Amino acid sequence: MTRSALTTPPPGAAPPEPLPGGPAPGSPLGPHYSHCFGCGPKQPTGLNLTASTPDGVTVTAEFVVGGVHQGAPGLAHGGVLATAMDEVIGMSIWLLRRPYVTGRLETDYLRPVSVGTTLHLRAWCTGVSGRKAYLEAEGRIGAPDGPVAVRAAALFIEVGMEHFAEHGDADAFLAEHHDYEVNP
Ligand SMILES: CCCCCCCC/C=C\CCCCCCCC(=O)SCCNC(=O)CCNC(=O)[C@H](O)C(C)(C)COP(=O)(O)OP(=O)(O)OC[C@H]1O[C@@H](n2cnc3c(N)ncnc32)[C@H](O)[C@@H]1OP(=O)(O)O
Repeated sequence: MTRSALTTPPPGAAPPEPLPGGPAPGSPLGPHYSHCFGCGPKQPTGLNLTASTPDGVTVTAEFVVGGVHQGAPGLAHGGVLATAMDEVIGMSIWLLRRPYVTGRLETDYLRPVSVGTTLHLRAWCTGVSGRKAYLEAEGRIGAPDGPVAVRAAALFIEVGMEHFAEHGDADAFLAEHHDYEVNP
């Protein structure tokens, strides 16, 4: 991954251990919002990712690339693949147990991804420093150990829950409010 200094954890920023009360290894990680373009089950034109954590510190998900995700004929759009990276990384909020938003997302495209491919996604945190969480992700073709098609590195910034109520749809927020101090 050719990550920049902005997405590289500073010295001393250790990756998190599984947090007490966090999702147990093997647990599914629910959507953070039902209409989310990445993970919302009520978003028919979205990616409909369903995620889980094998170990309490890593997120895994599968993304089936469909016709609605094309850029070039028969090939996934790069922006859609970046969305998949953003989403699988964003699912780490369940493991960090705090609300974060994407500050910076860097993506490497290594192989074209055909429509019909199942991309096996994986994300992990490389360090937390104050409000900043440094995360990486990859998407592999066809199998968890298949060829890597996409890699990403990201800087996520912790925000207060008021970020979503102030800048987004406060009613929708209240209807689906998540308390990050409890299990998802
Ligand atoms: C409606 C119902 C909802 C129900 C559920 C609610 C709970 C949901 C919970 C969780 C959802 C998770 C969703 C996952 C989905 C995938 C993730 C996304 O796509 S998120 C959307 C895209 N991202 C944004 O829209 C951010 C827009 N940007 C901002 O709002 C601000 O810029 C923000 C919050 C990121 C930072 O603003 P500041 O004013 O709070 O803080 P400052 O001082 O600017 O930054 C803090 C530190 O971070 C660095 N920083 C910030 N942005 C950076 C950047 N782009 N590159 C490098 N450094 C950056 C700064 O240099 C600063 O560093 P120094 O403390 O000085 O060392």
